Amino acid sequence: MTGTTGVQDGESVTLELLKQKMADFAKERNWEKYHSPRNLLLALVGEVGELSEIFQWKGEVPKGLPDWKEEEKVHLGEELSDVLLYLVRLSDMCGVDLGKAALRKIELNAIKYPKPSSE
Ligand SMILES: Nc1ccn([C@H]2C[C@H](O)[C@@H](COP(=O)(O)OP(=O)(O)OP(=O)(O)O)O2)c(=O)n1
Repeated sequence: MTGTTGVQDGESVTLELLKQKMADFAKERNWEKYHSPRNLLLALVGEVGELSEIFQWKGEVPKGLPDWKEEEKVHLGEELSDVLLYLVRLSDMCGVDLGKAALRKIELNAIKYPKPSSE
């Protein structure tokens, strides 16, 4: 086990696990009434704003963020997670299977934007 995540070292974290953990989190606090699609969408947009603040005024940053302090990367991970968790919960509350929808969208993208033909 790793820390408090309940996930074994090397084990993938699935959307299904995140969905279940968010459902448990809301149920245990009697917060299901707050997790309506509209509320979750607004919360998601708010977290996207917090994520944007991290990059605001920094100019372009190189991939991998080599110059960032560890605490800045931890903060980034937290904001990315908030966005993901609200997205997963919003999808669940809308009855959308996010994993399957995303795979289908990748297929649609590939049809819309075909690979360049090899010369
Ligand atoms: N009604 C709520 C409130 C919070 N959360 C969960 C999902 C997010 O991962 C996280 C968001 O918590 P905060 O609203 O406290 O936001 P931050 O963690 O970003 O804190 P802050 O805005 O103080 O930086 O908690 C939730 O599921 N439902």
